[in-house]
Amino acid sequence: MSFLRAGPHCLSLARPLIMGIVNVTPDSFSDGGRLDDAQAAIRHGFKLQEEGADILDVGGESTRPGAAAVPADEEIRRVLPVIEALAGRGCVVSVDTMKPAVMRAALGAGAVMVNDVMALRASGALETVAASDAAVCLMHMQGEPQRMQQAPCYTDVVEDVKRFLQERIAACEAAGISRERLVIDPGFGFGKTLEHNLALLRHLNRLVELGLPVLAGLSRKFMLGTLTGRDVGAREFAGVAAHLAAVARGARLLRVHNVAAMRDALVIWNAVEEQQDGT
Ligand SMILES: Nc1nc2ncc(COP(=O)(O)OP(=O)(O)O)nc2c(=O)[nH]1
Repeated sequence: MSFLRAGPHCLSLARPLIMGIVNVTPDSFSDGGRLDDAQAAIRHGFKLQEEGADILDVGGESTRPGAAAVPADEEIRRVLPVIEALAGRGCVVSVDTMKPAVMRAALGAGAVMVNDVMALRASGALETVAASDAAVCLMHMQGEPQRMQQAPCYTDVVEDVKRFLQERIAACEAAGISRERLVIDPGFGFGKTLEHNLALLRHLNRLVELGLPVLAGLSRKFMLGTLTGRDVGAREFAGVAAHLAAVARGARLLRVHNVAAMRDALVIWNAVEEQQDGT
């Protein structure tokens, strides 16, 4: 798939796309409370856009392990003014939510993509996206945020995640959501041990074989801290390296907090890759 259709946008996938994270939450694992009012979040979104983000992913509920669930109306209160302001100025906006009610409100406010860590498994989620022209990211998660890290277990983590994503892709197609609107994501850190995460990264190409754009979200995650010994605020270099490892294995969307660093890394990566192709 060489492009992603997201509402009126047709995003080329000839080069990896950067998804900039705009968490409007008090408790996100790495930047919770930093953007605790709409104006700060809007300013941050425009800053990421200027730094090179292709998509801005606005979330109102933390999905970190053990996170408290947020009621739909509170999640909508957090994200809607931010989505309206960013989309209103032409930004390509994604909403990071599991709830159909939040999806509907966000799409009505100008979001053109749904980023769902539950892969549209909530009742009404498939229908909500099918009734729109939005793109959707289908992410794998074993369990749910409150308990997903207690005892992750798989027969073969790569094959198990691949099979899950195949099932969700089929469900989307059956609901009338075309493949050109679909993105898939192994869900690093969502019900996975360090070894599970490393296996998924090493063999990301086996998910790419499904023929859809793969999103990698490794930014500031616990696995980077475990490998480097760095605290959550000092994982930027590790995050760039991990995302380039994902790009080398076929990832085409990178969900990051530090857009400027990722953008510069991709400028070098693209210069080398394109030279290799002789283009
Ligand atoms: N598709 C996708 N969406 C995601 N949403 C949230 C997080 C967690 O990161 P963050 O948003 O920074 O933290 P929190 O969930 O605590 O707000 N990771 C992913 C991911 O890996 N893939």
